[in-house]
Amino acid sequence: MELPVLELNNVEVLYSEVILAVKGITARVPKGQCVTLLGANGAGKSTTLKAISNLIRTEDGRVTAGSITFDGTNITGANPVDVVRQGLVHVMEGRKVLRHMTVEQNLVVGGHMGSGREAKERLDEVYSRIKRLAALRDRTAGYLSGGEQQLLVIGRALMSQPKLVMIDEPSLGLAPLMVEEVYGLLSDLKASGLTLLIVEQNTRVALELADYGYVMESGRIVLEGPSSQLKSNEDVREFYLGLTVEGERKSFRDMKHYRRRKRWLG
Ligand SMILES: Nc1ncnc2c1ncn2[C@@H]1O[C@H](COP(=O)(O)OP(=O)(O)OP(=O)(O)O)[C@@H](O)[C@H]1O
Repeated sequence: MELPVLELNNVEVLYSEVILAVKGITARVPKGQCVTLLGANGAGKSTTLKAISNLIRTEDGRVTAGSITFDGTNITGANPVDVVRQGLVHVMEGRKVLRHMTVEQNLVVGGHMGSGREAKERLDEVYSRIKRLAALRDRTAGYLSGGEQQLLVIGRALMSQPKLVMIDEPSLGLAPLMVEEVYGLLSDLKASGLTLLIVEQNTRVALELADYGYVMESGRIVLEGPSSQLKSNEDVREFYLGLTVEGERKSFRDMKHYRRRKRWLG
């Protein structure tokens, strides 16, 4: 089996010293693979990513138990800038582009590179991987479509030449064709050897790309397995793919679901 490049061992995360949002999770991301973290709103997926990058600091959160190891180094509570330097980049939810700057300025600023030769080389590499960004280089980021902004924040992450990229809800609010384009890019990046950890509510699309998935509920991992197994798991099909055995769609608030969910957690 591939060595894990990222490992979480019994990680607990607390906000404001009172809100326990992640309650002891253990997970691993093997080198070169794509792992997805699934689950409903509020399950603790974003909190988990923020705990890994330690951007959770900015929200008065911290890891109170367990450990996070990246590439053989314990990064629990590390300075977020050092985490990026080590090769782990976090693309936050909500496509936080610098709206008044051009695409190219966003890439350069995001790469913390200044404007030297190295920055130029990295820019060229990003443009060759994401052709659409090359065509948009002089456009103002705030006027791009949601999908283009998503490509931009992924491009910006690539500027620091990461080993692992964590992406929070890349498909959120995008039209189906754009979801396809963004996931096409992620698939290319994976094929080129990049390790990915993706948080998604769009279970179907995430399980198509991912090798392995974890399902979170109320701060805990309630289910995990290879994507192929999760896709055929009855609970996943019902809750997250919206399918029953007969293939008919069901409401999330369905009583039967509720009972099953309680069983799942119990
Ligand atoms: N800054 C914060 N301060 C306090 N509590 C928070 C904060 N951010 C999130 N939480 C709480 O932590 C829990 C997990 O939230 P989190 O955002 O990680 O869930 P999620 O699975 O990523 O859902 P979503 O898809 O809505 O982002 C929720 O109960 C949420 O209310």
